[in-house]
Amino acid sequence: MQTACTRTVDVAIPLPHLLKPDLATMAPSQDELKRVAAHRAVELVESGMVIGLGTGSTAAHALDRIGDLIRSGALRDVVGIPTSEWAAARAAGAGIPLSDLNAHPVVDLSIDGADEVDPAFNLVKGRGGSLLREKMVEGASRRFVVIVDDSKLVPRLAASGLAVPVEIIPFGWALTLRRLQSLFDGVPSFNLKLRTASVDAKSTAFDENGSELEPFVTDNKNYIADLFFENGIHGDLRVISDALLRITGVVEHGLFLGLASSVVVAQKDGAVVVKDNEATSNGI
Ligand SMILES: O=C(CO)[C@H](O)[C@H](O)COP(=O)(O)O
Repeated sequence: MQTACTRTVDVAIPLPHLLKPDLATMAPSQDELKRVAAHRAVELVESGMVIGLGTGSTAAHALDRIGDLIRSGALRDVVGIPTSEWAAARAAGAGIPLSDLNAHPVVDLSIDGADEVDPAFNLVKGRGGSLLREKMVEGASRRFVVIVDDSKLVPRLAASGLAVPVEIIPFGWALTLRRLQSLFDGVPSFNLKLRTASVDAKSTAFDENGSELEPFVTDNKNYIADLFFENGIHGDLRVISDALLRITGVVEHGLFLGLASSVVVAQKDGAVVVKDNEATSNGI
């Protein structure tokens, strides 16, 4: 298990001027918390930087904010490396100049959301389907800042009943699923399924019996196998990661181990907490 030193840099900053409460409950909405975390992370962006641009509803706020700062002249000469086709389109719309990892193999700072964050800064990512490019860009970053609302903090990864995504090649996908199943034989309540295109993920029609669903297809033209661990993932995550990657047909998985440099957490009480991980291992 990855160990990490946590240094809480910035605590309990009430942001009444930033937080827009839900008028019914007077509590900040989840989207508002995502926006606050994203804006806090964007304060780290400096002119001239190469920025990894994340994917998802939290990252969207960061992209929009970077675009606003470019338009106002507060940020100059930044270039963005998108982690998905979605991020490329959103960033282009926001006016962020784009490039790629071939031109910029070292990224100064990546900002992205996560599906889950454990106490050792391990993440589950890819429930939006962009895990491969996210891991490539964020693994090539000098600093990777994760932006979340506090609902994403978990004591153990995958214990909430949500999936750990694994990107697999379409050729022989059923065999790859069998091999994944074998890897976790004996793990109580483990199951897996091929992700299908949902109305959200892709506008593919499916029949009313649900029997003819199209597989979800990633930006890299691959499929996703979703792995479910009822009681969360137990054991050494690096050993599990290596075992997954040894299966022929597996391209990458959504366990992001030792990659996050910092996590910016927007809490329901209005505080923003920045936790720094002194045990990152992306080797940049
Ligand atoms: O990994 C991702 C996409 O592949 C996203 O970062 C993750 O799913 C979080 O998304 P959101 O900010 O919408 O909750």
